[in-house]
Amino acid sequence: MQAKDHIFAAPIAQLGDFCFDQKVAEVFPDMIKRSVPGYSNIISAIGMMTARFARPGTHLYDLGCSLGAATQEMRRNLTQPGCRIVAVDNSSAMLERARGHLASYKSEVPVELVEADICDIAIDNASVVVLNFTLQFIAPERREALLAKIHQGLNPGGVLILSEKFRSADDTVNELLIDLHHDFKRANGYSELEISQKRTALEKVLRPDTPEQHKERLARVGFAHVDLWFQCFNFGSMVAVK
Ligand SMILES: Nc1ncnc2c1ncn2[C@@H]1O[C@H](C[S@+](CC[C@H]([NH3+])C(=O)[O-])CC(=O)[O-])[C@@H](O)[C@H]1O
Ligand SMILES: O=C(O)C(=O)Cc1ccccc1
Repeated sequence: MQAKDHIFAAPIAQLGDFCFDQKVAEVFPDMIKRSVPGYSNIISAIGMMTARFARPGTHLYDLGCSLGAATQEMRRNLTQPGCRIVAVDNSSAMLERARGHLASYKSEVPVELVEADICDIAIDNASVVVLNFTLQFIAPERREALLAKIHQGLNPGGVLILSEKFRSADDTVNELLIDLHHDFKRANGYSELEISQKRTALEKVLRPDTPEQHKERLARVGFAHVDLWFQCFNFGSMVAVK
């Protein structure tokens, strides 16, 4: 049984910034499925890209792994020998649960769970790096240095899969995509109060860039091949190959 997300269901007098605490970790699979259009398709595609891009004896990184959904899909699709998956998150509540989830599946692939800020860890000998809805929570001024570090740690031909909530450069389209996202949430049973309180809590902590900003920055740090491979409303995923 999966716990249902009611975090923003009742009025909250002092609405603070959204954070990945124990309450969020408990309901996270339900929250992300009902809040992020295309999430399960993106997770499947991360598995497919892992099968294509993983190389023997290399490292695969899941940065901002939450409960390890992408890690598990990478592990399931990894056939190359001598690889290790490094899954990183700075929320101890998330990481604790990720450990439990991953232990419930049988696998030969070693997974190292690291509690750290993804801006502080070393990345080396990488064939696959996943940032699945994590870069959006990093302070905007730290994003380019993080992507440069990822590019440096990837082997030639290695891939970065970058999924994000986007802002559209066109204000009218931006509003339309946000409205459609809210329709998606309503269709998944969220109330107007839940939608508006979460929106306020996310305002300062989730700062979306436009797809153009992402593409330009990925090119600037040195990625040779960059494009959007999926988009649904204001959520999407990019692929960048070194
Ligand atoms: N600086 C940081 N360092 C490490 N972790 C961080 C940092 N900032 C935020 N996080 C972590 O990034 C994750 C973002 S959720 C990722 C979903 C997952 N990838 C999935 O495929 O299910 C996306 C969402 O909730 O929209 C949370 O677990 C944070 O603790
Ligand atoms: O719910 C939203 O509006 C989002 O942007 C997605 C999300 C999903 C889970 C935690 C934080 C944000």
